[in-house]
Amino acid sequence: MVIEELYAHRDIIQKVIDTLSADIEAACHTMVAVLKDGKKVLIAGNGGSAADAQHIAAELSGRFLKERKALPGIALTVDTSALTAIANDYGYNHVFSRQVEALAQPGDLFIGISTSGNSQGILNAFEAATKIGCKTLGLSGRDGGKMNAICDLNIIIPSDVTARIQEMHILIGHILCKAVDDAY
Ligand SMILES: O=C(CO)[C@@H](O)[C@H](O)[C@H](O)[C@H](O)COP(=O)(O)O
Ligand SMILES: [Zn+2]
Repeated sequence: MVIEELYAHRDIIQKVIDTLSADIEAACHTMVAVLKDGKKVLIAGNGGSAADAQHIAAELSGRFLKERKALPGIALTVDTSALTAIANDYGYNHVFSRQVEALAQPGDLFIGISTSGNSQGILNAFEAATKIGCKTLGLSGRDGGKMNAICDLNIIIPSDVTARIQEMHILIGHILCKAVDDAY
């Protein structure tokens, strides 16, 4: 089992190298341009993807590989008072979109992470971010789901296995952070 899982991970990385390098490059350019423009990055996801959102945001406000200035990365998954109040008062599907409405400015980047591409809370957040004039980046999998229709760029990991998709999402998150490091 262990070797099979490792091989499955290796196979999906190879597919990402073969099919998604240009998309990842484009996402790197967008992220760097947004930050250089003095704007911020907002990130959201559910479950394991919430952990990815926090992980990527923390590499921006803290640091990734090198010493550089603190950069504005905010995960919308961490404020339990906001999350519980919004879920309680408006419904769970609004927990991210309501925070986007509160925090996002035109020119910010919203990154939504959903392995299915169909999380309603993430879709609502994309809609809110688009209305405000944010740039939008999706990290998804399977067939990209409804995120295809709503993001500026939807990076679709070519796999139906949630774990493999998530593994590639955090790899891409680290590549985005490396691009930011290189630009500062
Ligand atoms: O981490 C995992 C599975 O590996 C789970 O917590 C997973 O993230 C959750 O089931 C999510 O609710 C899945 O949602 P999504 O990726 O389809 O938007
Ligand atoms: Zn997981």
